[in-house]
Amino acid sequence: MTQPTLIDGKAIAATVRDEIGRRASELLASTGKRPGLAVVLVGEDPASEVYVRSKDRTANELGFHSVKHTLPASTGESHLLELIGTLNDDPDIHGILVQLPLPSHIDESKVLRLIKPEKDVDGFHPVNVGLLTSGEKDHALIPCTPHGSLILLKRTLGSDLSGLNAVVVGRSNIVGKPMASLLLQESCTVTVAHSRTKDLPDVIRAADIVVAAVGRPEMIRGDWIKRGATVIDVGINRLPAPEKGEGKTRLVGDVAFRECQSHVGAITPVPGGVGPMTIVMLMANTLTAARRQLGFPEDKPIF
Ligand SMILES: Nc1nc2c(c(=O)[nH]1)N[C@@H](CN(C=O)c1ccc(C(=O)N[C@@H](CCC(=O)O)C(=O)O)cc1)CN2
Repeated sequence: MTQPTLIDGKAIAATVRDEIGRRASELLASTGKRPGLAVVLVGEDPASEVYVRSKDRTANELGFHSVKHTLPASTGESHLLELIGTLNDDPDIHGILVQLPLPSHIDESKVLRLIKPEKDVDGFHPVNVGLLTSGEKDHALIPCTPHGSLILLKRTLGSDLSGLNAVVVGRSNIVGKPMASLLLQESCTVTVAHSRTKDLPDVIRAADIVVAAVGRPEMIRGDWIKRGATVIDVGINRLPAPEKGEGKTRLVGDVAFRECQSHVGAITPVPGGVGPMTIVMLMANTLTAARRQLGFPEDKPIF
């Protein structure tokens, strides 16, 4: 039995991060400016707190100017919109990220639409969505998780993905839809599958590339995936793990990892696969946004 290639997201993220650090130093030397990132967290969701801390820490480690706004869950929508307005006008802030999900009394799309497109380092503003889907991704800011997933695919399969059958399972605005757009622009034949898809196992069996982003623990079984396929598991699901001790949990993806090991070509682990790329691509977007706002756009996208 040959073992599949384990796609090491941590190691690949570290190489991307080194490149960002080098380019941020160049920017500082030529403009005297650091990329500036503002991360906004509303509420006390423990997972969101971890992600926001990690974003702030990574930005600081790269020498960025990083500001964290932590607001209580009771924050009114108008207060949040006011804060976005202030950050939009702050010349030292080049990137704004509002951690999702927001509390249910706040209209998420209203908040995301208020962020200036050039500061929208999550790539969720309709202007950036439009640029990506209309084939102008070099002028867009691209959502971090799908962009990171594409880098993992290219580092694994090489830069030419054309003609490959890709199945994206999940149609969220954060992952599924932008991932499908990116793969289409790589000339893959793309299918977006979702909860209403008929014969899902057979649809997935046709894929050379499977991107799983459904948010359901181990829903995609090993025998749904064809021999030699490449699997990108975006799912991060926390399950109880009493075997580790009382109250302990373990993380699993959307794919039954162990069932894949006998026959897939390559697969991302959870944790340590896509997750680390999400954080580092946020830093890449912040650097890109800063360069554009400071009048130093790259000739071609950094990543
Ligand atoms: N505004 C946004 N909100 C959310 C996004 C996003 O891209 N923008 N994505 C997710 C959460 N997320 C980043 O915000 C994120 C998720 C997971 C990881 C990560 O590194 N995961 C680790 C495991 C960490 C753990 O132990 O929990 C891994 O997979 O190795 C980073 C970022 C929803 N919200």
